[in-house]
Amino acid sequence: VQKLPPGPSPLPIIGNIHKLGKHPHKSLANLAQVYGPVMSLKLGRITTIVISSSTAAQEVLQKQDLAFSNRLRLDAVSACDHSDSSVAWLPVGNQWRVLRKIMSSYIFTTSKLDANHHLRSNKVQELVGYVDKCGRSGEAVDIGRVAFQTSLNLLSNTIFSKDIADPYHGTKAKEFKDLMWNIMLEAGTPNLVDYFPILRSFDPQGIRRRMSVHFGKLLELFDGMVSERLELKRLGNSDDNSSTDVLDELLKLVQINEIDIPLSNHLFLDLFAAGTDTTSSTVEWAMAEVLRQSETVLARAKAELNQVIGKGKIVEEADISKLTYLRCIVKETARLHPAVPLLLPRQVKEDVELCGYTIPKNSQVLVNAWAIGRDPTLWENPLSFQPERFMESEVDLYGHDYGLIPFGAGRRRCPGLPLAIRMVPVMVGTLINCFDWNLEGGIAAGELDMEDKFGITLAKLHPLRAVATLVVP
Ligand code: HEM
Repeated sequence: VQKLPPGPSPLPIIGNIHKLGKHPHKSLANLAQVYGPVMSLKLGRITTIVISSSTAAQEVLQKQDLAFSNRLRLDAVSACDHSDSSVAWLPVGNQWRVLRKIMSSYIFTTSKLDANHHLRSNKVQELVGYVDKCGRSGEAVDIGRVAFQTSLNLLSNTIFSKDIADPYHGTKAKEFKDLMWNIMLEAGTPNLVDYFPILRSFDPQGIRRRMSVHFGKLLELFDGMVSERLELKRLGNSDDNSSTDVLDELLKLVQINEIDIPLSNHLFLDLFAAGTDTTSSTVEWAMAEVLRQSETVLARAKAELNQVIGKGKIVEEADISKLTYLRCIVKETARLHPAVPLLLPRQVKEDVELCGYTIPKNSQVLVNAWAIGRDPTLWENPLSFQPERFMESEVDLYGHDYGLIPFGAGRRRCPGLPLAIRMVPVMVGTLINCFDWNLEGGIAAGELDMEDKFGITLAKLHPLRAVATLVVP
């Protein structure tokens, strides 16, 4: 007999959509208190299973990984046929496997990232220059914004060895940032088509239509980058710098016929869409938490940085392994503010047995990483920001511990993790070590508001703004 997990009773047509509200990660966590860690809802036509405990998450992400590894494709990402070539949205199959292999063996390995770290380190220097300039004129910086711009250029230098645009000035930069921003906005807006697939051809909110314009512009920009490189290579003019970047690696793979699927610019679209906002929102949350606890966490972080790399210096990627407390700050931030609170939606292709229930074919499966990170049965004082809790612990961010899964786990785990865990501590450590900070408007540290705003990524509702004073080495 089929036994669906328990859940709230659905209303006609809309089902339980009205239960989601503005903060679905929180509403679903509250519902799980009533219905349990494996719960079912009806979102329009879509049966949705929500996982809210580490034990159930381990079942889904590890023990029965294969059955739960397909994606429910959001309609927005089918714009420009993106989901047909996107590693993030393809079902598990040959094309997805090859793309994952390219990432794990040729892009995000330790040796490749070590070989191109120089492409990133002067972007961090530029960040310091920009923040210093604002500080000198007494102007507060929007930390999420500068982190977003820095993440964008860290990525674009890793991939193309060049800035996609001057990160802090000029209209081009703003245009690109707005583009990425609009993509996040459209992808994060609840779309009726995802709940009522019959509406697909109508695209009633115009989400897919607008997304096609945004994706189109980015794909064109990437085309330009690739053509420029091919031309430089043809003329024998490509410089040494670019010989370690991602584009170069991909062109080599194509040249030696190493891959049996067509490679396209959709891969770049995936990397930028998945890698910028996630990284920068984690940096913003980390800084908000650190500045809020100035007496304790900030002082300890500064002391460690001072001792290990020296006061006022930027953090290099090679320093991270020596900065234990900084790494604990990043883990604690990811526990309380996972950038993708419900991971990306999974889907089951067949009926699956899970924890004594039957998950019907084609159900959407959401894993509430946000709720699991705050589970009082797993974490002592779960709501308090205490990096110390990780000092003596083996828990890491790789998805080995199902109580802490900000990057997901199993075969669909975030492939960009090795780069993310370089970029985030480098930015956070540098902002802490190179500056003293005062919250804008004289807000006392303890009064900083920490409200969030749900989208595909979890942003801070009120941007963190603070005035920086350069620390002289
Ligand atoms: C703090 C930063 C980041 C966080 C918290 C994060 C988190 C995630 C999560 C939760 C998923 C879904 C995993 C699942 O379904 O189990 C994901 C997927 C993905 N991430 Fe990240 N990510 C980050 C940075 C990056 C970066 C820097 C890149 C690449 C440049 C990247 C590329 C991807 C891709 C391509 C996927 C799709 C993988 C697939 O579906 O097979 N991410 N990420």
